[in-house]
Amino acid sequence: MSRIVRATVTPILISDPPLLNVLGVHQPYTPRTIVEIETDDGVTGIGETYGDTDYLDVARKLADVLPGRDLTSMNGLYALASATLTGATDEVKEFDPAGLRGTRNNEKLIRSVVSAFEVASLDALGKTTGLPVHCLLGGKVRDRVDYSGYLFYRWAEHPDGEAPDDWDAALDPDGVVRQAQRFADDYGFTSFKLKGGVFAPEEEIAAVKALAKAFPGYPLRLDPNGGWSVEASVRVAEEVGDLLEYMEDPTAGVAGMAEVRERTGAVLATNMCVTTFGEVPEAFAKDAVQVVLSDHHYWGGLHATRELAALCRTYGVGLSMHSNTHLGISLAAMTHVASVIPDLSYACDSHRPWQTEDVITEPHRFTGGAIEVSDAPGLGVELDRDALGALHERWLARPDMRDRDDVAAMRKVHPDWVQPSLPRW
Ligand SMILES: O=C([O-])[C@@H](O)[C@@H](O)[C@H](O)[C@@H](O)C(=O)[O-]
Ligand SMILES: [Mg+2]
Repeated sequence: MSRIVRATVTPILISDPPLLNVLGVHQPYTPRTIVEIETDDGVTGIGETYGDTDYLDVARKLADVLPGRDLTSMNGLYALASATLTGATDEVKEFDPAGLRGTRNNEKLIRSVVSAFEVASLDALGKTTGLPVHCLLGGKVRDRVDYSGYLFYRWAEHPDGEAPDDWDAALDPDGVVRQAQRFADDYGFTSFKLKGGVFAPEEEIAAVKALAKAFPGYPLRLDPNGGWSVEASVRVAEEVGDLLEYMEDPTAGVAGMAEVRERTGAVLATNMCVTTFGEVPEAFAKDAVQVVLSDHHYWGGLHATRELAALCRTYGVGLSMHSNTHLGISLAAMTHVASVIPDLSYACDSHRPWQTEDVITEPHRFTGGAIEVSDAPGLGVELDRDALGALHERWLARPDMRDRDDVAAMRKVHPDWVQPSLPRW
């Protein structure tokens, strides 16, 4: 049995474009945490998760107590991580990511941290046994995992010119269609999700209609992160419901989602009102959600994602996959777990095409809108130590960017901006 001899946590800051959402805009740099687990066989496994201070604190404490434990003792990670969480973490800053990812609680925080250690353990175990992670999860049922092109309203550049990329602004239906065309040309995506809640629903309805015209028959999704009232959601469903594969979190909360469902019959997906196991019973009982967007980070890892899949299957609820800003380690983990869930029948979300940097030596390539499932041992990716070092240096140099804050970033352009309360429309 392999034993863990060292667990290392490295905070980094990665470039991020000025992507707009219902609460504000992305900062030029966003934090991620990279986890390495070394075993007494001389093998190292890697994992990745959120990097904001709350996550980093728990990750560092969990790393300290891992040496000496069996590599396979992954089911004990949650209890270990919980025991490290001593201080209160419910101080809510002005930018509250709960507005994008649902309830903010310790369970989700701990699960998000645990996920990176579980993935790193699976990677190390795979390298030790010569098996790819999908084999450790029971074996893949598909060789390629489909992703949807994740469209954002965006500015061409950040106000101070930091972290530039080569994308144009997209602030109207034409800009959104141009962005989708580039995604289709460069990555082969055959379905699109538009991050909404940025402009009044009528403008976003026009963007969906423009996409449907430019890409006939492509599955489309619109996600305002709970930014609409029930009435606005019903209006959107009536206008473009038949063009959408699903509406994602049109309105915040189970009661509102259930009402939209009842009044429109629209298929509703969520990564906001069902984000922990405890939120499942009420939402399913009220038919508030027809598709759950799993996210192995905040559901607690790859095994937990399979548990969620079993629950969804039991209740006849669909499963798709949510994404936040992430790098190639997480993309590899997402692809392995998606490959082993038979009824994950929707294309997954991924922010990865927006990132210009990575910490793996050979970043993935999307072809035909999909990522090939790796059969190499472990995750099938290698850490690029130079890149990790450089991005960690940036983290050291930029304490102002160590916590995601879409409200502060928006205030640089609109000095009076405060976090909008939901519903915004
Ligand atoms: O990155 C963003 O702006 C997204 O809005 C993200 O934070 C959400 O969690 C996510 O993409 C979603 O599907 O809601
Ligand atoms: Mg969403």
